[in-house]
Amino acid sequence: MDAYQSIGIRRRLKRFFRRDGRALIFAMDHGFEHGPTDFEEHWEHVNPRIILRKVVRAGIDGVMMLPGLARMAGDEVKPNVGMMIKLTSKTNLRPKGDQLLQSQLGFVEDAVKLGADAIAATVYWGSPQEDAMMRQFAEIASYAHDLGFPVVQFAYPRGPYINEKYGRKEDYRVVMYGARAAVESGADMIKTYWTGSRETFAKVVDAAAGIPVLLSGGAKTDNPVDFLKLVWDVIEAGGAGAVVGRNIFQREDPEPFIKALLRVVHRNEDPEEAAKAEGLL
Ligand SMILES: O=C(COP(=O)(O)O)[C@@H](O)[C@H](O)[C@H](O)COP(=O)(O)O
Repeated sequence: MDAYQSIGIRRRLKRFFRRDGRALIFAMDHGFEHGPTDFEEHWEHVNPRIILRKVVRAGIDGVMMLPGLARMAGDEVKPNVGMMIKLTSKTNLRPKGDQLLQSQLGFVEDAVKLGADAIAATVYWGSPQEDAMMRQFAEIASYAHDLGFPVVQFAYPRGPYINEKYGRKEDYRVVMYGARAAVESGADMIKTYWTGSRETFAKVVDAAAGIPVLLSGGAKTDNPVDFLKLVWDVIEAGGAGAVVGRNIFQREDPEPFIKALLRVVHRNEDPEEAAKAEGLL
């Protein structure tokens, strides 16, 4: 049984990672987690079919969605693109005191039926509701692993004590702690924050002890090259790639931008050269 499970996990991870061990994944849970206003800059991208068609055409390695969008538009995700379905979330509408908790909005069986290659869930390490999120992650991971599915943890340290102790959640010691907690709780892939420098991000990668660490994209940069440089730093630090939402769907023409990102992630191309090659400069 164990051998079957681990072969399943390894095979499915390969649907995201190329032979270089790196991946560029498109994130589209913002309509739920941030609200549809995130799409207002390029409103046509609120339609999952339109933006998914563009990212798949550009050569993205994987996509991440909540179950509802996968049900509606998952057939846009071609078989050579990994599909990650995230089973926890929260809206920005809930009261402030509950913002440090993600709730389960789908089940492992749903994700499997939708054709997922990996199952994702968030843990806000340091949250007053950390205990509930740990249990939720453990339940999801245990069942997904039983079925041979890899589990991705969005390891986001967030909580009042962090701010008191370290000042800011982006302090590398905090991000590194979250990544290590993700590993020790059974994650097969980790998505986390940038720490501000290659040297500190390399420590996060070390703490993950071989479990791939991907950058969580963040707000759109006005200059596309600035984001390419950030992803370049992640790769140089030993990161395994990036999970990117706004920097893709908030651009008018995401395709050349994705192609430039792929050059940086998979060909180690200099960000300016990659941008020039794709006509961004
Ligand atoms: O993790 C999320 C939210 O994080 P947040 O609470 O905004 O820090 C997701 O909604 C996104 O998938 C993730 O942030 C990646 O998308 P971008 O940050 O690149 O838009």
